[in-house]
Amino acid sequence: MENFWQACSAQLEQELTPQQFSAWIKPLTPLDYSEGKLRITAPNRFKLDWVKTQFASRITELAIQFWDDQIDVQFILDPRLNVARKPSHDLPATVDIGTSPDEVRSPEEVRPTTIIETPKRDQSRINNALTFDSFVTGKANQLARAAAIQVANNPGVSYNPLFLYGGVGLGKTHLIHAIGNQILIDNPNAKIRYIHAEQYVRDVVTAYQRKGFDEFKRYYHSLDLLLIDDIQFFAGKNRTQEEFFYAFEALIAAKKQIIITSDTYPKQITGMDDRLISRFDSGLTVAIEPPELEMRVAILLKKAKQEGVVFSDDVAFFVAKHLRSNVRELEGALRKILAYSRFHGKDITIDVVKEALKDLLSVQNRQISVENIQKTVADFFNMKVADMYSKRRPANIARPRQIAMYLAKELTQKSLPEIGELFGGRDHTTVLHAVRKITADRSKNPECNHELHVLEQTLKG
Ligand SMILES: Nc1ncnc2c1ncn2[C@@H]1O[C@H](COP(=O)(O)OP(=O)(O)OP(=O)(O)O)[C@@H](O)[C@H]1O
Repeated sequence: MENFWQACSAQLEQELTPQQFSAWIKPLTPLDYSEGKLRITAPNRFKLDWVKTQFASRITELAIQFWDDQIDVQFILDPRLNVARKPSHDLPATVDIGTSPDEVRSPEEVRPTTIIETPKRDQSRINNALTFDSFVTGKANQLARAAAIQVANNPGVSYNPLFLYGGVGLGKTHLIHAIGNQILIDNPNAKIRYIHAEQYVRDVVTAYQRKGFDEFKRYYHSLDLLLIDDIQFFAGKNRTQEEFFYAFEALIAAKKQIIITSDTYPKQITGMDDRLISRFDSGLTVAIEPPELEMRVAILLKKAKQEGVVFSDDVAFFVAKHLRSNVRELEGALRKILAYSRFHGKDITIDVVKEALKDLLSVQNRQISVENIQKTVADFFNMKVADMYSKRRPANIARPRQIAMYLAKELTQKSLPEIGELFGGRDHTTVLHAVRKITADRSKNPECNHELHVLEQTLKG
């Protein structure tokens, strides 16, 4: 058991950030192992719950690899440690603010009262690893990046608010931290705050409970830069929206910069007050799209290099061709590949990648089939699936069919003739025409782009 824990800890140390490792893995202790059952203790309920949701499956995976057998890994509270500790130790160690919901939050994130302090770099919650330099640019995000740089160079002047939207894991959070970092370099005394919308809602609730709205307002209204992530979480939260409205008006009037991200464009956010929606759209609204193949390859090569590993182009292309949805998924795949190759002492080849990612690849292959695309597109446009194969050509059928062909080319490995065959035996030139037409429409027409974006997100689950 001790040997396993040593190997497992060493492995997780490679895969996680130092902060994550010391906050969540270091405090764990293996308790006992017998008959395929391994028990690991955590020092408090908070860590226990977090480890169970975030790391249990990876630790189980490593245990199965280590013993080459089915292992039941159980996480339990260590009663001895629990009694010995004072309650304040129940909070996690201080770590960088998460760049995604997957990442750990600092203790202040759990205790909203501490926000009322001078926000120098620490209090700004800006993650200094997320910079423009570490952000890979491609067609999918070049507009958003250009806007972000413009805002970082002229905060409060050029585009206010800057509203960035796009699907999960596409780099919205990264980009807004990059703006924060840039502004802090130019002006280290700038009063900056990055906050996830869920945390803002919790802060409003705390202010409400403590009758502390004056303090809350004083703090938010005095910022130079407010970065608010995933604003769709405000949906249906009227008091939060009202408070945010006041903060918004105060900051814009004082020419202080506001940057907002969301999973969709302003008018599409449901449960949001109209006056807020119209204000979101009053500066510049830019989309971040899912990365195209070349960009996915560039991201993989860059991130592998950051890990000190050289990926061959073949391997990077293989991974990028199979994992198309978002950058977070690419990062996860890269971590798995590195862990697998280190654990088994194997070089990174396409075969090793196939083995390391076999679960992920089989899910991808299962999810995105041409049939699945035809059904999803037909449902979306409220038409019969049979019309995907029929010879009928009215515009209300022909266009969704072209969209389905385009998605089949984008999201599956099928060739043009194979796709034509699956669309009622059409010629490959018909498919090519559809792909070109929808590609052109997408680049010119934001509504078309949005429809496709929604369909892609639906198909990728
Ligand atoms: N263009 C990029 N170059 C380098 N890394 C990127 C890029 N885009 C995203 N990432 C990385 O991918 C991960 C996910 O990105 P991020 O958290 O910014 O996504 P998001 O759009 O905010 O997603 P969500 O809506 O789920 O919060 C992060 O680790 C981020 O650094």
